[in-house]
Amino acid sequence: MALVRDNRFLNLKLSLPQASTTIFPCCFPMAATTTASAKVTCVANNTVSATDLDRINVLGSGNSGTVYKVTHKTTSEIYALKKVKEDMDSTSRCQLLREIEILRLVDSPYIVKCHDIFQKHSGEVSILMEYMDLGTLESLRGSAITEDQLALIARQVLKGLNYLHELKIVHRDIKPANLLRNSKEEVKIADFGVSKVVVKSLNKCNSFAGTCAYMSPERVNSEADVAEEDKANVYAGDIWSFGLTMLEILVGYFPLVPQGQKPDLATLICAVCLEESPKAPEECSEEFKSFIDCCLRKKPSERWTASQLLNHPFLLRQH
Ligand SMILES: Nc1ncnc2c1ncn2[C@@H]1O[C@H](COP(=O)(O)OP(=O)(O)OP(=O)(O)O)[C@@H](O)[C@H]1O
Repeated sequence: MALVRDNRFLNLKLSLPQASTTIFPCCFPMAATTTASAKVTCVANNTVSATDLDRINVLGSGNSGTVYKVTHKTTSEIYALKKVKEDMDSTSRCQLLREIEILRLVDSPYIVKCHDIFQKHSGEVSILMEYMDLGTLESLRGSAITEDQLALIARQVLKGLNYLHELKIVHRDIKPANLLRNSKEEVKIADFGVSKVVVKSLNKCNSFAGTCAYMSPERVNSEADVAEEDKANVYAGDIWSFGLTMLEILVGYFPLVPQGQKPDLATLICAVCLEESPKAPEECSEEFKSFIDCCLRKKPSERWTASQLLNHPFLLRQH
């Protein structure tokens, strides 16, 4: 069984950094295809520079850095600015480069838009993103959400996943904390720190990166005797994580361990690899039960794809 090398359960808090000083031209230009829509235009068609932004407050911290709510001094437009930690080890630096590579590739209404990337002389990197005013889907856990409301969310996340998978990108860290929403009822996928563009070595995508709790059986136990067709189906890992996320939001607790219990690693590994997949509660609609079943099939090749799920009766029913 794969060894646990992951530390993403840690929630490192960083102290407020000093105000930024010199900024030199960005070393991470956005892709030509995305530039037109992704660059922030303000006065006289200039793009936003880091010195044009005022910090309002901290929105949250993750392993890779701290995210601030910022406002543009002239236009008063609000953005989220992720200031990446400076003292990164080589793994985190690698993740940052990968995240930037992916941000340059993507442009979809279902993915949090990256407007620009700044780098200072010191090497400090900041990512300017679209601001999602209602934060992550974590806040919906236990909020007595209805199936119809969940279907609206599920459809948008699946459209985002379908877009990524068509571009041969696996997200590898789908969970409530990486899905953001705003008051326009939009839900978007964020945080591409452990995502990967699939090139040739498909089964390498099953490496132990991401948040263990939401990992699919084939990723948790990557050394199991898995059929070639299942190894090649790297996108199915995102669908497992998506299914768990949807179920968690509806029932209000993490579905792989009994309600109220904190998931420790051993319990999680047993639950994912040895026990039956979690199911939607009996009182849910048949459509939702079937939807969850299609996402949480143990064999990756039997799990539905994002495009198939978009045509599942749970998402097609009249509201
Ligand atoms: N675009 C955004 N708009 C609004 N809030 C955001 C945005 N991006 C991030 N946040 C908030 O900042 C918090 C931290 O974001 P970040 O991406 O650093 O966290 P994370 O997902 O825990 O990261 P990591 O996976 O690198 O540990 C999020 O949990 C969210 O509350």
